Amino acid sequence: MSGGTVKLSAEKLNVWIGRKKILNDISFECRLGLVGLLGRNGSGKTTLIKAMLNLGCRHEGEVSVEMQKEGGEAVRVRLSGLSGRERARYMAYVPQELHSWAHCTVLDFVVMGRSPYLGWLQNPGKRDYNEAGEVLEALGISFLEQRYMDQISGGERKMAYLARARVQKAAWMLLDEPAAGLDFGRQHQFFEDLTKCLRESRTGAIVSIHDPVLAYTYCDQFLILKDGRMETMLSREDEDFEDMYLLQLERLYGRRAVFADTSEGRTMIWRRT
Ligand SMILES: Nc1ncnc2c1ncn2[C@@H]1O[C@H](COP(=O)(O)OP(=O)(O)OP(=O)(O)O)[C@@H](O)[C@H]1O
Repeated sequence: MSGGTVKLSAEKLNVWIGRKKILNDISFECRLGLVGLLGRNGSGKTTLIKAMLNLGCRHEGEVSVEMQKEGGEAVRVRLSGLSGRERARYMAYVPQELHSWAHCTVLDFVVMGRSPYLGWLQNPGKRDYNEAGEVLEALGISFLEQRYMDQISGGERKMAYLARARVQKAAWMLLDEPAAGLDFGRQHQFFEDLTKCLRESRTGAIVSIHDPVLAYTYCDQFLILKDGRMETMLSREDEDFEDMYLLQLERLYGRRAVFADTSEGRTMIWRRT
């Protein structure tokens, strides 16, 4: 996108699945960078991500992205009025549950991320394939290019989904438990690549994440959901951030953690109960 993204916000989002109300009055405003979405199982993280993408569930409220134009002027784009194709320029999605894609190479899958920029029934061209190839290379998975989506591992498929989201060049990425199922090295590689990509492209991402240590290590802001409501939003820049983070984790999970300074830097440690 030209210019830069500034903020992603939700205003009074209420979401239902069938007759059941899942999310209540969710409002927040995220700045650029990586935003961790935390909450216990069933607290509504996936539902929130899907509602923001207008996928399936009935909802009311507004989601908007604030963009900065080249001249510095800020413009707010309300996403509810946009078609799926237009919306895809503002938001890319990496789902929690991944489909396998028979007879589709990883490269052909990743290049689908260019669809919002192609004409009706227009096939991706050489430039689109080059971009897809570059992203695969940047993620260190070029070796998967000609493999089939249904013949690679779950973790490899997850990386392919991330590559597709990056090729989409949306203002924000919404990633539902992207690190689950990745090995220890790949998990950290994943977050290092993601934070570098966000910095370079001046875009943002929301990731739902269950590991509070991973979240503490890589996220700039933290959206905390509890029983379908926004419990709080924390920022690493808050003066009392560490104390508040520990307090929220204890409230959510009933477990105490501490921060400790080690020769490798500051780290978070769980006390075994
Ligand atoms: N298809 C559905 N029909 C009815 N209720 C549903 C459906 N999908 C989810 N729910 C309910 O909505 C609530 C929120 O679910 P959601 O998947 O958003 O939680 P989550 O925070 O992403 O959970 P997890 O961490 O386990 O992935 C839960 O109470 C869940 O049981």
